[in-house]
Amino acid sequence: MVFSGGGADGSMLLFPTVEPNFSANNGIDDSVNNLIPFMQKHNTISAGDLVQFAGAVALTNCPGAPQLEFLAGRPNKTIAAVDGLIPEPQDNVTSILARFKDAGNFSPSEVVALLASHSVARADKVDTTIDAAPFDSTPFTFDTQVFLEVLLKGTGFPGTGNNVGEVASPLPLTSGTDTGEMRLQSDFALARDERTACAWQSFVNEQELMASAFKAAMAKLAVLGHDTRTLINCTEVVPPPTPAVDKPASFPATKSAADLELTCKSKFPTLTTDAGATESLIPHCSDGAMNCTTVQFTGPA
Ligand code: HEM
Repeated sequence: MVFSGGGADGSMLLFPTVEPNFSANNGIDDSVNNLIPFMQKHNTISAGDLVQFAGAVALTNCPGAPQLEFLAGRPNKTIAAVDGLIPEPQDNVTSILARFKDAGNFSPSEVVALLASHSVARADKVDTTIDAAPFDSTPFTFDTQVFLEVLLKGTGFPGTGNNVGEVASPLPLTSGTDTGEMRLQSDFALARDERTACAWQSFVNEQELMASAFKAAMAKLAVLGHDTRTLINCTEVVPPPTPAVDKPASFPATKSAADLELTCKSKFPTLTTDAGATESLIPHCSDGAMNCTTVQFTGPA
């Protein structure tokens, strides 16, 4: 078989004018451009190691995140990945699960665990009329709100409707740079599909379970395509993460158990509703402000 790239090889940094242009990757241009200067400055570190190290370190800024395992030693010898390998938000559950199975023998529950990442994620490219649309109401905190909020009935869109891969979210209120919550069609479907709904629901208000399942699944994802016997465990260089915010999962103001769309029959936790007679805005900045400086290098991607 002809080697066609793929795996955790950092090839998006080595081919920054190729891979970020694949439609499934169009949100990674800012990360690619920000990492390239580090790669050039520390040119004994491979692209694959840099991507994993940067992700593990970045995540430690998010309260509640686990300390990810970091193994070093991925070689730089690779080619650009072919297009079509990365799932897109408009893909159905069957094809998403099949792709993860094929790529790394991930189980449906492990795919759900990986989506804890969407607790600290925002979209720029699904709806290009809005900037940094968060997937839950606490995008700077690695908490279980994303698993709760994706289960709530959708009511509207933070920007325009009819975007490919987006469905209505329960918290679409947008004001200025405070962009309302965006819901990916793939998250919506995985939260309700019989193959994944119970795993999805099991993380609601289960911070430690979610963090440990994410950590375990990330350890698999980070070494795809490598023989771990050739890698060196350097986890000790990953700083200890910011501790979790001591707040149970809760329904955002105006929402309650009546808004849940549950397919899994397991008992759902009893949660309180945040105070407020109207839907709250989701702050654009981690300090709650609407304006904050961000570091963004220009680059080839
Ligand atoms: C079911 C498969 C998945 C789909 C369809 C999907 C889709 C997306 C989309 C469409 C965005 C927004 C990109 C943009 O518009 O800027 C996004 C953001 C993000 N996703 Fe996923 N994703 C999936 C799985 C994952 C996994 C497995 C991880 C990591 C373990 C992950 C981590 C992230 C992060 C960190 C962001 C935010 C990026 C940023 O803020 O620039 N996603 N995802």
